[in-house]
Formats: sequence, C-alpha cells, structure tokens
Amino acid sequence: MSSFSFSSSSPVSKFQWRANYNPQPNRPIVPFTLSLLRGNCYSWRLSCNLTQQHGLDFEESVEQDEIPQFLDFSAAEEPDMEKATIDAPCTTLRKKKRGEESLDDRFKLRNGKEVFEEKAYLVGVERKGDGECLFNIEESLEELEQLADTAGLMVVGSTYQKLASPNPRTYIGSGKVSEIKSAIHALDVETVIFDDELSPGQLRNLEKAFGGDVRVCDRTALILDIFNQRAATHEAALQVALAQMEYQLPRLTRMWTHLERQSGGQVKGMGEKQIEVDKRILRTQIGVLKKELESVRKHRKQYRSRRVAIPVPVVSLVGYTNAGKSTLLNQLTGANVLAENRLFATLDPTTRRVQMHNGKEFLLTDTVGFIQKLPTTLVAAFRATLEEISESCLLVHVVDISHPLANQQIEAVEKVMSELDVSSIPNLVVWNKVDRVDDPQKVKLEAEKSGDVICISALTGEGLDKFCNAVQEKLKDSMVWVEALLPFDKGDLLSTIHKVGMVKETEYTENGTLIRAHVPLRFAQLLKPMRHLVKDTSLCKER
Ligand SMILES: Nc1nc2c(ncn2[C@@H]2O[C@H](COP(=O)(O)OP(=O)(O)OP(=O)(O)O)[C@@H](O)[C@H]2O)c(=O)[nH]1
Ligand SMILES: [Mg+2]
Repeated sequence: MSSFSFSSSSPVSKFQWRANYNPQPNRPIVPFTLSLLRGNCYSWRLSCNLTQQHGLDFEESVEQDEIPQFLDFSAAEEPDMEKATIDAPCTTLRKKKRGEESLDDRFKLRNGKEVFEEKAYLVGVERKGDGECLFNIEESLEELEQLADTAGLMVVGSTYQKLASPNPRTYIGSGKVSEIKSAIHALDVETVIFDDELSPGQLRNLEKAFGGDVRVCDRTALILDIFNQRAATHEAALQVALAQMEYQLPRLTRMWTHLERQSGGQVKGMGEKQIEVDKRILRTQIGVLKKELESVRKHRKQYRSRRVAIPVPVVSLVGYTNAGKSTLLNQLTGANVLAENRLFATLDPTTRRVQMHNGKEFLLTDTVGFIQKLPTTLVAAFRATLEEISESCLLVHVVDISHPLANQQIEAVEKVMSELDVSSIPNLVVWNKVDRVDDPQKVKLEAEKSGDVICISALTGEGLDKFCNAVQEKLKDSMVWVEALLPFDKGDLLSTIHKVGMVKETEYTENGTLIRAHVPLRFAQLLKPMRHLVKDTSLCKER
C-alpha cells in the first residue's frame, strides 16, 4: 500500500468525485480509493491509498493548486470511481463543469410540474454532548440533501459546525457565517438550507448577513415545500397551505422592505407597517382555511363512518419515509399508488381491500411516511389524516432493513407514534427490502430471534404469505370471542364472519347455525341479538 496527498483550489465535493486513473504506457490500470478530503471552499486536501501492485510506483509529487495528471476531474461521466468514498469532515463543495450549464438546463420536471432547480447549500450544527440526536450530523445532512433533491433543488455544497449551543442571533458562529458567504459567491448559491428549525430572528439575521437575494430556509420549510408540491387531494392541499401560513406568520420579513428602498429610506418604518398589514391578511386567510378544512373533514368523517359499518378490520402501514409502504400496498392489493425512490412519495392515505388465499380479508391503509426531526407543526397538521392510523385495529411498522440507519429510523418512527398517541394499538414489525441486504439469511435469523418480526420483500413478493398470516394472527388478538345463533336467513352474515373473523366451530341446529368465533369488536356488536339467542337456547359452551 502506498499513499500520497495533494491540495488544490478547485471547489469539489465528495458527491462529485469521479477520478480517473490515466493509464501510462507500461502501467496496468489499478483501482484505488480516495480516502480523505479536507478543506473549505477554496482549498482542499485529498489523500489516496493506492494498492501497490504490479510494481507500481506512485511517487509523483503534486504541486499546490495543480491537479495531478493521473487524476482527471473533468471526466465526471467515467464510472471508474463511482464508489469512491471520501470523508468530508467539515465542508463539501461540488465541482461545476464550466460553461456547461445554461438556465434552460435548470428547469426540471417534478411531479408533473416544471420547477427551476435552485442551487442550494446545506448547513448543519452538531450539538456537543447532545445525546438525544438519533442521527449524526453527516447522516442528517445526507438526508437533508435527499429532501432538497425531492424538492427539486440542486445541492452544490454543505458544511457543519460543532457547537455547545446554537448562537441565538445567527444559529451558527460568525466565522461560519463568513465561510458560507464566500461559498455563496463562489458557487452562485440561491438558497441556504439549515438542518434545524431556525427562529424568525435567526432567519432574518442570516438573510441580512448573506445579503443579496439569497433565500435562507430550514428543514421544516423544505418539508413543507415538498408537501406542497405533492399534495394531491383537496384536504392535503388545505392542510399544507395552513401549515405553511402558520409557519410563515412569525417569519414575515423581507417581502416589504422594498418600500423603504423605493422611498430612499425617507419613510422609515413603512415596510414595518406593511408587515403588520400583511400579518393581519395572513391571519384572516388562516381563519378561512381552518373553516374550509373543518368542512372537508366532516365529509371525510361521514365517509369513514360508512366504512366502519362494513366490519372489515383496518390495518395501517406506518414507517419511515421510503421504507416501502406503498410498494407493499401495491403488491398485496394491485393498487396503483405512486411508489418511488424519493422521500414523501405518499401524502394522502389510500385504503384497499386485501384478499388472502384462505378467503379472509382486511383493509390496508397506506399513510404518509415519518422522518427524524419531523416538525411538530407538521405532525399537528397531519393529525387529521393520521386519524386513519388511530382508528386501525393493527399498525404494521414497515422498516427498510437494508438501510444503514435502520435502527435510528425505527426509533424515530416510534417517537412519532408515541407523539401521536397510538402506541397502545397492537403492532407488527416487518423488515422490508430483505432482497437488498448483504446476508439475507443472517437478517432472517435475527428477525426470528427477535420474535415478533416478519421479513419480507415488497418488491419481489417474498414473505408476503407469512406476512398476511401474521396480520391475521395479530388481528385475532384484537378480536372478541362470540357465540351466536344465526337464523338460516342470515347467510350473508355467516359468510362475512368467515371473511373477517376466525371461526372455530359451526354447528347446524334446527333453529339456525351456531357459530363460535373470534370477530372484530364492531362486528360483535352487530351480532348482539343473535348472541342472546344462544343463551336462550342454552347452547352456550365453554370456550
Ligand atoms: N429492493 C427493494 N426495493 C424496494 C422494496 N420495497 C420498496 N422498494 C423501493 O423503495 C422505494 C420506496 O418505496 P415506496 O413504496 O415509495 O416507499 P414508501 O414507504 O411508500 O415511501 P413514502 O411514501 O415516501 O413514505 C421505491 O423505489 C421502491 O421500489 C423491496 O422490498 N426491495
Ligand atoms: Mg408511499
């Protein structure tokens, strides 16, 4: 093994590294790993570990600001170094290909809409001694990048800072603010996104510090933006609009500052007054939205109570975003719910009937995914949609077991579930995407050991029969034991019991069919008159 390092002034990020080994005459091509990248926007240091084989000699010395001849950064499409891993301990920047980008190229089609791909720069803070965080700062920033990508932004770089406590004025320290300002100029950044929720004051101060037309936003605003783009139903659109307005209200700042500029600063305070007017307008709009939302919810409740009249147990899929909930629903029911490798593909709940091979059935509901640092405003906004969850007989927690942060994601989901007060509903854990893990056998063994876990692949269909049986077993736990005498003209009820309940015994008597079964609670209530018949005819048996 031999290693070397060099420095350069070209901005470059770990995501954009595509290094090419430029073969020299009489030298075989040897794969090598880029192992370390340190630096800020103007200079960086790269170390490479080279497997020294075939008598290779890598003693080229590299001058400052010079890209070594055997590393060709312009050849970004070359796949040689696709898997190169580089740690970026502090700042990462993307290398742009000069003269290649036109404004037209930056209009991208997202969810059927054409959006301008703004250039974004990500900023995070790692709190020293903060044991509460499930994800470390790099993992959290990586997820933020995925969110930015889902929202249609182009991430050109990121940075983070370790702090004992955030700066009350600017969240980050003044040195970091200057560093980001330089990056903004160097990379034509249009939006700076912070990984944590910023206070209205911090937002204002940061926008002032960065100057120009740079937009500063935080994780919450970004998620709201995604939800806004994705809301497909009227209710979801209203919920998101309401959440966005409530988020904006204390943050109204820059919209009217142009009034002060236009009047040459002579009518100072004009912008301030306008902000007050604006806030009043926003408050009125919030009121209108709330009323509209209330009426939509009333309708949905009526619809749901109609569904409640059908005594089929409801099972809800919950889990981290991108875990595979919609894929599972599609696979089991043939539904055509959008399932894609993006965060928050699903916003609106979809319910479909699952028919098992043994004739049993249950309703399966797909819901909005959860995420770490899920803003409380959003949890509240989606509480109504999440009512579907709270009224289920069983919650199926879908986990992407192939994800490197599966354990942290499980914890984040459990945290949100306890916030939603649904921890008391029986639940079943499924480890999805077993087809993607390195050692499926080991994972399956682990699942078996932990008892209540089912391994599946929603994509290939592996383990789905086992999953349905486990659902059935779990549903049985939430059912009640009944003995009822069904008159012969109630044949339809009898077949429903067979579909939704677990029948233990049927006995044909001269007065009707005596049935002993576990049935959903709601159904047991429906059977009440027929349960009395059993007592009357003294056919009651010990369970
Ligand atoms: N390899 C593999 N990929 C899967 C599996 N299940 C889902 N996926 C993929 O994972 C991605 C996300 O799947 P979705 O079903 O949209 O995930 P979701 O949980 O509904 O995500 P949100 O709606 O964003 O919360 C898609 O690209 C799926 O094709 C699986 O079992 N194996
Ligand atoms: Mg989904």
